[in-house]
Amino acid sequence: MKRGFLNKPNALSKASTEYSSNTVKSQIPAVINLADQSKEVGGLKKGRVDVGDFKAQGYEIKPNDGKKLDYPDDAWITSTQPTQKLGATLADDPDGWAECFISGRAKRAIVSVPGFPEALPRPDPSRPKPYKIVETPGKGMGMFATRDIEWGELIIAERPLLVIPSAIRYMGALAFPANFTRDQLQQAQLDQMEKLIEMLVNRMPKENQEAYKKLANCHQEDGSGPLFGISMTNSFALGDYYEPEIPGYPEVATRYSGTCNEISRVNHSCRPNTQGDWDSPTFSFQLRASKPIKKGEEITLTYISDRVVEPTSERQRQLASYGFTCTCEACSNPEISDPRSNALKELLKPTFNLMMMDWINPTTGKGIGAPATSSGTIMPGMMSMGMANQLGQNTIEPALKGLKLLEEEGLYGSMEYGDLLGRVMLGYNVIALSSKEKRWEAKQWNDKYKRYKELFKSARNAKRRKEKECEEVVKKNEKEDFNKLVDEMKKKMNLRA
Ligand SMILES: C[S@@+](CC[C@H](N)C(=O)[O-])C[C@H]1O[C@@H](n2cnc3c(N)ncnc32)[C@H](O)[C@@H]1O
Repeated sequence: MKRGFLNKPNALSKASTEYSSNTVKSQIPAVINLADQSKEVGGLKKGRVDVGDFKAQGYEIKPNDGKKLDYPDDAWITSTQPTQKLGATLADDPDGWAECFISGRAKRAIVSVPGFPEALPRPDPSRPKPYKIVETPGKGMGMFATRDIEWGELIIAERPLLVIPSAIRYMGALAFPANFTRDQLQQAQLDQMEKLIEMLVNRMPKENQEAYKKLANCHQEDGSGPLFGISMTNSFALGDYYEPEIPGYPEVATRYSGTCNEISRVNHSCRPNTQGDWDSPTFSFQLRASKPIKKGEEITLTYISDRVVEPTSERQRQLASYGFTCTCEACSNPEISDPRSNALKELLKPTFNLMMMDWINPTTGKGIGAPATSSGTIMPGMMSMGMANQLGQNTIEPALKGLKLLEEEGLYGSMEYGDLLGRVMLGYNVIALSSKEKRWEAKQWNDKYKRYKELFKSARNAKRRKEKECEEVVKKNEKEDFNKLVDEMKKKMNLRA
């Protein structure tokens, strides 16, 4: 923890008037990663910590120039996205907008997305609205289907009310009393965060202010103020606009989080019936049905999308900070679900066969290269069709087992489902190269994969772009490594490199 900055008694008051004029430069990272820590197992410390005379500073509300973009990358600014004229009402833009606290870098990233700000996609107007938000016994409010909803159907697209960084990075520019303990420092940061959100909420139209304040708050006993508590309870990570990692602080989150009016009412299930993601051109979260949903059924999301295949105890640990115990089908039947989760974790590991498949030339089916094997090294072009076939079979079999388990668990919209579908598709594609009879099967799996990807069609964001870039880098590195390997082998064999 860097504490040198704590010795600057005037920094807080100076900085606090500058936030709204867009000029705060944050050179020192957040001391405590509050927003993320709140989600960690155990969460924030219980109860308010005494901080003596310390008082969080208020922020002046000043109108910003919505068109201004030439901020330093790490200046922290308040910004309405998409930009609205001063005093705009919801009638001016029925799609709504978010009050954001973002870096100069993030503002440029938001507005530079091609098409931004696209209008929100509207669910089919010829059909009745597919959901309502009502009280759910034991869960507070929840979202329910008002009619049957088809697989892949868009249920709702919604711009957030509030967007803030998932970790409190800007607070490095503030000063807190130098003699504060870690707990006091955390409390002071919570108080300061509350003030910041208060300023953002005050900028919202009345209807949005009311909607925000009515949202659930499961952080009523950990010293966080009511507005920040609401953000921690209800926010989802925006799959875009990442801040760079801070050297020396790899644990500080680089994402932004958004709190919505309606999507934030969707309760969690470890076996959800929707897939939600962020869409940058429309600046909205979008929720699609990942299973057919019957009229009257509760519409659910997972709050732990990267953990759905963990065993029950681990999932419950991850959910602890939300203050409820999940009673979904998997959590209610761990004796059935956990063995499936354990088997799935094994089947999802990257396999040697899969790695080898990546080296197969998709048009010839021959190896374009391969990593060293225990029995030697395969040279380019040396992989026979028979061998490619075998690799295909070896990949398909475990992936099909995994898919069956995921289907038994009802995890059709999960990332894991896409991963295994992709493996089966790849396996069949390779086999189809040498077997005409298998082409039909390969096509079926290609279609299934395409259909799965449809679920993510609203996810036009940097996360997806990054995934693609990563795949390309991995492929390039693999090729470079392979070329080096071939050079070495040629040298050893006294051939010209
Ligand atoms: C994002 S809010 C969801 C909407 C909330 N139920 C409401 O009344 O607005 C998250 C909070 O909802 C409740 N919740 C969500 N999923 C739940 C579940 N499966 N069982 C019980 N409570 C749940 C918890 O209190 C959690 O902190």
